[in-house]
Amino acid sequence: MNVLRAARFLLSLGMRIDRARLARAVVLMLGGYVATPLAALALGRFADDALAHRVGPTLWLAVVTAALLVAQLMMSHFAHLDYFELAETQESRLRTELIELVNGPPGVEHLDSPAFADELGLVRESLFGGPRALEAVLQLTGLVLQTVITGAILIALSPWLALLPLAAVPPVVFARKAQEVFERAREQTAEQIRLNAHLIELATRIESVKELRIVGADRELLRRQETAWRVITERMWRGQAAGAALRSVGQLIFAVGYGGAIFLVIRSAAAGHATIGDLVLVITLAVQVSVQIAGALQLLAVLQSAGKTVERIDSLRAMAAPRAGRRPGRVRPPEAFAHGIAFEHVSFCYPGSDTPVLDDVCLTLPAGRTLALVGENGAGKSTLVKLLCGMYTPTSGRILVDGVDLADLDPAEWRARVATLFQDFYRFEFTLREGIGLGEVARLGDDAALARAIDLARAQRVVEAVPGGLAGFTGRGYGDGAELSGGQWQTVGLARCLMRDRPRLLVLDEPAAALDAAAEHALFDRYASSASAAARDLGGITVLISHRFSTVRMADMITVLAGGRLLENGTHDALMAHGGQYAELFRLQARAYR
Ligand SMILES: Nc1ncnc2c1ncn2[C@@H]1O[C@H](COP(=O)(O)OP(=O)(O)OP(=O)(O)O)[C@@H](O)[C@H]1O
Repeated sequence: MNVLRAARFLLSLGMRIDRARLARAVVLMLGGYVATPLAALALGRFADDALAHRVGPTLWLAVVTAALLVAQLMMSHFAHLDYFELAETQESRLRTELIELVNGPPGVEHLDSPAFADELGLVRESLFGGPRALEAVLQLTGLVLQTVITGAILIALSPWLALLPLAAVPPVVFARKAQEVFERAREQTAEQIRLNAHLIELATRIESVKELRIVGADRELLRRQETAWRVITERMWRGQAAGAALRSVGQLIFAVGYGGAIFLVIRSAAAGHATIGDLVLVITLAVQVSVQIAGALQLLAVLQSAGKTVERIDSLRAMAAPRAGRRPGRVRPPEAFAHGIAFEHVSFCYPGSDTPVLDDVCLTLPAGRTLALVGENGAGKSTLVKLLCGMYTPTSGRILVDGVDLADLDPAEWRARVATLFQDFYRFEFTLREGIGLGEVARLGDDAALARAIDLARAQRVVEAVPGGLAGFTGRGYGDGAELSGGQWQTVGLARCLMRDRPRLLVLDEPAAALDAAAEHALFDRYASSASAAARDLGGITVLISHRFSTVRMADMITVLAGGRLLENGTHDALMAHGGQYAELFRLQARAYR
């Protein structure tokens, strides 16, 4: 059951964080709740003693009642001081766990799954809502204890009155059903909520707004956003309406029980079996029970949704967990390549798809060499390098690193030896120093390393263009950040990638697409001379993807991919002599530049 699941989860997490603080919060909170029915009991006796003119006991009971009422009001405030901080720590722990869940697996396959994205979105949106969930656990525990004491007092008065707390059961049951209906509606709309958020982002970000306005798609986008929003509102409204109807039925049953209890005691008092104090006691307790029920219903809703979040975190854990037989490897990758990397009949389909993006690829990347990958758009070039970097595992076949399966290598160790500039690199809106230095966190403050990377990537002009130079902010995330051009962002990305000193594998996926052909050529010329030392000493391999054949021909080996299959492979001269697709495309491009 979700409520119990949430309570168990939050209490055990609270115990792990600060056992003493949690214990103090529980004692204070329960003390406040127990005081409530005891105050009603004292009030009933007080009424009887006052009517019987027993001055001493009346005064004494007045003091006790007042003390209990003060305890009822004050103790929860003191408890709050303890659990508030605890709950904040809990939330921050869970956020950390969420980040670890997303980043824990060696690859990124799990992030490609729409189910993972939906669950992640829902968890991020509802991560326990601050200290509310732990507060709800403590309050509900207090309410349960309060109800037991209230029930015992009522039974002592008349066994029939035991039915009063029982009348509280239907509202609880119906409220649970109502919450389930609501959660189902939320799950059904998760995809539309994601779409809606994406469309709103598109309609409000400068990068997309420009393009959408030029092509006149802004109206269409708005229409789609409205449709998504309508679907969300309709489904959520239906969920809310069904929930409200179920809750009303539960409340109605309780109202009947409440009226019946008061009628019972009034009749008993009229017959002389009950005192006025008993009547005061029952009316006070009955009012308390109705407050308890209303409180319990709200708390149950909070806890049910917290429980659902716990369930979702579990399901994210399961989705991110390594598949059977696919535990992250532990073998330490070689410091220097002796032979190189070999693709052995590698095929790959993206998660959730049966279409092979790479199909039976056999390819050798000899140590110390540069390999250029060419092929039409969608041929599978970027996918191949993502597999090389360990972001995805082949669906079948193996990638061998000096004879050891890449899947058996320690993923973190492997990543530490790889430097990559992906085609879809990220624009980190930090200071320029951080945006570049992030490529090798350990050397973030190393000015010499930074200067070398900037020099290799020919990024000096970008540094000069940013107000404040390396200390200046880039991007619009900061009010005073400098917005860079597409080419400047790419240069920053390249410098970041080149921060890694002597990587064993350097992957450059169209790193200079925003530069003109001559600038790209000059860049690789300079890079090749600096990379040759690493290639010689460590057998370092460079994989380069480019559509420019003037750059591609500089590589030691060229591989042509077509529709995910290896079409041609060899040196520039060999491929030209072969007269296949490479030769044809090379001549075509050379003619265009003549
Ligand atoms: N995350 C993904 N999920 C599903 N399919 C994907 C994903 N990324 C790429 N694909 C598909 O894989 C195929 C190969 O894409 P890839 O990016 O590897 O091609 P490419 O050769 O690098 O193309 P380009 O020259 O345009 O960069 C494409 O059909 C693409 O739609």
